[in-house]
Amino acid sequence: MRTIAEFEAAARERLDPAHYDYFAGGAQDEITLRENETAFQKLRLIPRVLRGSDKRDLSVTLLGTPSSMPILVAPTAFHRLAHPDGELATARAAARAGTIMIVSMAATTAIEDIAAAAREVAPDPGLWFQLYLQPDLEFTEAIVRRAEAAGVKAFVVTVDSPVLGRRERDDRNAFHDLPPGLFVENLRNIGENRSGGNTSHVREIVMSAGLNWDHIAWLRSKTKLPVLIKGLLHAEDARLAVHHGVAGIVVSNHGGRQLDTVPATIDVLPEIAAAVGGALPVLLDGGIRRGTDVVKALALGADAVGVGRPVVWGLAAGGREGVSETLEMLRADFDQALALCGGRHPADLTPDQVRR
Ligand SMILES: Cc1cc2nc3c(=O)[nH]c(=O)nc-3n(C[C@H](O)[C@H](O)[C@H](O)COP(=O)(O)O)c2cc1C
Ligand SMILES: O=C(O)C(=O)c1ccccc1
Repeated sequence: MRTIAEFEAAARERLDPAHYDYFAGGAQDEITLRENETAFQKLRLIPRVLRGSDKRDLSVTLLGTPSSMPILVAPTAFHRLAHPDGELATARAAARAGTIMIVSMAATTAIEDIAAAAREVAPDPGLWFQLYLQPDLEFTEAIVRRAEAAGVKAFVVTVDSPVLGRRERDDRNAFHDLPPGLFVENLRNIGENRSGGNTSHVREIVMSAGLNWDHIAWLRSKTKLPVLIKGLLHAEDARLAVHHGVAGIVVSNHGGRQLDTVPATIDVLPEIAAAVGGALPVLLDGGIRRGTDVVKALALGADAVGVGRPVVWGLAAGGREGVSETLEMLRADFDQALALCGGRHPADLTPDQVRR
């Protein structure tokens, strides 16, 4: 396999069409979904010359978690729909690559098992945990405790989902439940008391439109781990994130799956990076498919990027090996683009190297 697009084609051949649609699809007319990729394609790079190095160092440290490259595994749900080994395969591949995996709260494998699998490969894997804060805070706290006990190093609160986006492909395919035997394992044991343990429904996770900054303060009071916010697009919200003591932000439109017609993340990154002014790490996800996309995001102010669908395609196409290949392909592609831009380290890239 040579490109992410080839991995996607291989994944598509293997997957149940309804499951492929779930992974690939976006909200409504999928305008944002497409724009995430085309916005990168519209940007032009201006390389610097005569200041490179034979050896690049791609490593970064994000909120205390070292990563061998500034390319992270974004949280995506239901990996066992993509491959029987599911999140275990993804976690082993991420640990082998030495990069951070943000485990989805909607994983089909328990966080304890994911952490154990990662530890088979690396002694101190970089696992972060994504949370949808549930209106029942006691219930949310129980999940936080489980994730902490499993050894995660940060929490990433997704804030772009006050309600779930309308994915018309899922409606068309009537994809609303996980197949028999698959469960949202991180809600299972705790959820039994609450809802009879039926955690195979795709919408079992409660999206809470009532969330506000006080809930973020509440979470910060409940954990010593860094708390990031994922899914903001407005510069004022980035300023508020700094004001409210959030540890980091992820500029994200949920891969075009929530509100359709929001801009591509790369197009709002400059104003958000300016609003934050280096006060905290800025991550970005959405549409990263090439090393040049990573270069553009870092040049415009991101400290690292996340990849969602590419990891799912690798997983569906080849399990753990497929995810490893995907991550190594992105690493090599980024390393080459960085070298061609005259950089030795991710931090060498600057906004003047990107042009519309
Ligand atoms: C199939 C799928 C499931 C996702 N599940 C979650 C999730 O459970 N939690 C979350 O915060 N984001 C979720 N996301 C959004 C991703 O974290 C990320 O923002 C997005 O995939 C980035 O875009 P990309 O797929 O173009 O890389 C999901 C995305 C996809 C494609
Ligand atoms: O599909 C998604 O994008 C997603 O974030 C999600 C939300 C709730 C349950 C499962 C997945």
